[in-house]
Amino acid sequence: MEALDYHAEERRKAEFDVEEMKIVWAGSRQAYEISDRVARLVASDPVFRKDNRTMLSRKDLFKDTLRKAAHAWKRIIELRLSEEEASKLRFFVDQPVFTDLHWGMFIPAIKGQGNEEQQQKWLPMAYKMQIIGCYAQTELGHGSNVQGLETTATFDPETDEFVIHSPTLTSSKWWPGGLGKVSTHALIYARLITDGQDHGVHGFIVQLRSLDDHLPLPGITVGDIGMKFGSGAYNSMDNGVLRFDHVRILRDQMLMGVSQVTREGKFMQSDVPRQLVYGTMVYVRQKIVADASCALSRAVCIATRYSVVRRQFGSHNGGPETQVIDYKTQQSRLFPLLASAYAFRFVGEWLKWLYTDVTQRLQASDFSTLPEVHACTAGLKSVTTSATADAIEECRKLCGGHGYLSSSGLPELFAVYVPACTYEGDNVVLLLQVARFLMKTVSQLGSGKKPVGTIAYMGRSEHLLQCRCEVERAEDWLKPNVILEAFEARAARMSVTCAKNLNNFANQEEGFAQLATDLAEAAVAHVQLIIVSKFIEKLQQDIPGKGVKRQLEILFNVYALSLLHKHLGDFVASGCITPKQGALANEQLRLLYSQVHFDNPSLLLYMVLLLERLLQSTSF
Ligand SMILES: CCCCCCCCCCCCCCCCCCCCCCCC(=O)SCCNC(=O)CCNC(=O)[C@H](O)C(C)(C)COP(=O)(O)OP(=O)(O)OC[C@H]1O[C@@H](n2cnc3c(N)ncnc32)[C@H](O)[C@@H]1OP(=O)(O)O
Ligand SMILES: Cc1cc2nc3c(=O)[nH]c(=O)nc-3n(C[C@H](O)[C@H](O)[C@H](O)COP(=O)(O)OP(=O)(O)OC[C@H]3O[C@@H](n4cnc5c(N)ncnc54)[C@H](O)[C@@H]3O)c2cc1C
Repeated sequence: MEALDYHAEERRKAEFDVEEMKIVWAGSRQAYEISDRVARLVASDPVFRKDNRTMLSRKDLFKDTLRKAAHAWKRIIELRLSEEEASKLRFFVDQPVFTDLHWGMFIPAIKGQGNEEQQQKWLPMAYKMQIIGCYAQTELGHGSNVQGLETTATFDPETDEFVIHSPTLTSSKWWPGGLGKVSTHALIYARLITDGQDHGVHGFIVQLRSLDDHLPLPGITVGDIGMKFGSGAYNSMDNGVLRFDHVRILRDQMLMGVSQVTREGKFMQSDVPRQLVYGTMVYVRQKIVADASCALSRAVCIATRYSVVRRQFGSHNGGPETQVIDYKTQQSRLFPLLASAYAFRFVGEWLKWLYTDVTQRLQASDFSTLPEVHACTAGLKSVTTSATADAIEECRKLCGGHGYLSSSGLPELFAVYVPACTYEGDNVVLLLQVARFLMKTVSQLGSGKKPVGTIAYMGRSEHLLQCRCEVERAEDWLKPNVILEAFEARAARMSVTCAKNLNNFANQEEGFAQLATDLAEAAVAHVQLIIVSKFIEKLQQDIPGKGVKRQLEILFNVYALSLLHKHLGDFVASGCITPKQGALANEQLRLLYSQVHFDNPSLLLYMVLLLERLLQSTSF
C-alpha cells in the first residue's frame, strides 16, 4: 500500500465528528473559518514559500524575510484584514520576523506603559509602520536580573532631556529582535537618574536610525549579533547589539504611565504597582503559552503520520510488517504528546481570558489579581515551552533516521522553538517566581486571607495534607475528581513541605537559594495542576458533535495519567497515593493507549489531520 492509502484507511474509520473537533481546536466556528481562509491564502501565495529556507545563506534568508514581511503587510492592507486575521497570517507565514517585536512588544509596551499623550503621539505612526520598533531590555551583562541593567537615563533639567548612555561594555543592549538591521526606534529599559538619585529601571522610546537614509543617528552604535542555532530557523531575525554615547531624547520619551519626571526633574510614582513596568512581558508570556500548542501539534502531526506509514518487523507469512504506531513504546511516547497539545490549547485559551480580565481590572485600578496573573503567565510559559521543546525532540526520534532530515520539518521546528525556553524569561527563573508566590500563599494561610483563583485549593490544605486516594481498581483513575484531588494533594504537599523547610533557615533568602530545586519542582506541580484543572473545566462545557467529547475525555485521561506516571515519585512521596495505586494508574494508561488505537483507530489521525494545514513543512 502507498503512504496515502495508509492515511486514507485510517481516516475512513473515524468515529467522531471531525468538523466539530476542528471548531473545538480553533476555539470557535468563527476562529476556525478565519484560520482556514488565511491558511489557504498563505499556502497559495508563492512569495510565502518556505521549502527552501534551510538552504539559503543568512543574507538571502534575511532578504527573503524582508520580502515576506513587506508582502504580508501589502496583503493585510489590500484585503483589509482584521487584527485576528493579520495575526493568523503571521502564524502561517511561520518565520521569525522583526514585525513580531514591533507588534508583539513595542506597541503593547507603549499601550501599557505610556500615558494618553504618548499613545496619541506614537501609536498612529507605529500602526502604519511609518516607524518600526523593537524591545531593547536585555544587556550583555544581564537578562534575567532586570534590576541589574546598567544603561542610564539621566535627566538634564537645563535642556528638559534625558541623556541615554551605555557606561560599560556589559551595559550594551544584546539580543533584541528587529534591532540589528531594521528598527528605526527602540523601547529601551534604562536606570532613571534624577538629581543624582537612581530610581530603578524604566522604559524610554529612542530613535535609532534616520527615517531618511536608515543610518544610525549620532551617538548610536548598532549591529547584528550574528548566526544563531540551526540552519534557517531563528536566523531570519536580526537580533542586535546597541550602545549609546550620551544620546539625548526629550523628557516625554520616558513612558510616563507608571512613573513620571516633572519639568523640574522631580520623580513621581503613580498610584500603581511599579511591577506594571514589566507588563509587556506578562502580555507576551501569555501569547507564548497560546503558541505552544501550535508548535507541539505540528511536531505530533509529523510523527503520527510517519508512525502510521512506517513499518518495521513482524511480518508473518510474507504479509506486511507492523506499523510502528502499533508498538506500545511508540504509543507511550507519542500519545501523551498529542494529549499535551490539547491540554496546552485549552489552558492557553483560559490564560487569554485571565489576561483580558486583569487588563480590565487594572483599568479600574484593581491590582488584586496581578500577583496571580504574573505567577500563571510565568509558570505556564515555563512548563508549556519546556514540554513542547522536549516533545519536538521526542517526535524527531519517533521518526527514526528520517526525523533528522531537514525535509522532515522537525530540525527547523526545534531550532526555531527551543529559544522559547530562554527568551521572555529563562524557564527556571520563571519557576522560581511561581515558587515565591506559592511560599507567600502558604505563609498567609493562617491569616484568615482566603486564597482564590488558581490557589483556591490551598485553602483546603488541611484536608489535602492528610487525604488518601480511594482508587482500588484501574478504572477508578478515569474519574476527573480522583485525578484532580491527587494533583491538588501533590501540589499542596510539595509547597507546604518547602515552606516548612524554609523555616529551618535563619535567613529566608538563604533558604530560598538552598532549596531552589525543591521550590522549582513545587512550582511545576502547581502549574501542572492548573493545566489539568482547566482541561477538566473544558470537558464540563457543552461540546457538540458526535463522539467529540468522548475523544477529548480519553485525551484528558492520557494527559493526566502520563504526568502522574512520569512524576510518580512526587505523588507517592507526598503520601496521597500508594505505589499500588500508582501501578493501577499505569495499567489504566496502557489500556487508554490501546483504546486510542484499537477501539477507535482513526481518532489519532483525525485529530492530527485537523492540524495538517498548519503543517507547511515538507512531510512524508
Ligand atoms: C510576516 C509579517 C507579518 C506582518 C504583520 C503582522 C501583523 C500582526 C502580527 C502580530 C504578531 C504578534 C506576535 C506576538 C508574539 C511575540 C513573540 C515575541 C518573541 C519573543 C521575543 C523575546 C523577547 C524577550 O526576551 S524580552 C526580555 C525578556 N526578559 C525577561 O523576561 C527577564 C526575566 N526577568 C524578569 O522577568 C524579572 O526581572 C524577574 C521576574 C526575574 C524579577 O526578579 P526580581 O526578584 O529582581 O524582581 P523585582 O524586580 O525586585 O520585583 C519583585 C516583585 O515583583 C513581582 N514581579 C516580577 N515580575 C512581575 C511581573 N511581570 N508582573 C507582576 N509582578 C511581577 C515579583 O513577584 C515580586 O513580587 P513580591 O510580591 O515582592 O514577591
Ligand atoms: C532568540 C532570542 C530572542 C531574544 N529577544 C529579545 C528581545 O527582543 N529583547 C530583549 O530585551 N531580550 C531578548 N532576548 C534575551 C532574553 O530575554 C534573555 O536571554 C533571557 O531573559 C535570559 O536571560 P540571560 O540570557 O541573561 O540568561 P541568564 O540569566 O544568564 O541564564 C543563564 C543560566 O543561569 C540560570 N539562572 C539565572 N538566574 C538564576 C537564578 N536567580 N536562580 C537560578 N538560576 C538562575 C538560568 O536558569 C540559566 O540556566 C532574546 C533571547 C533569545 C535567545
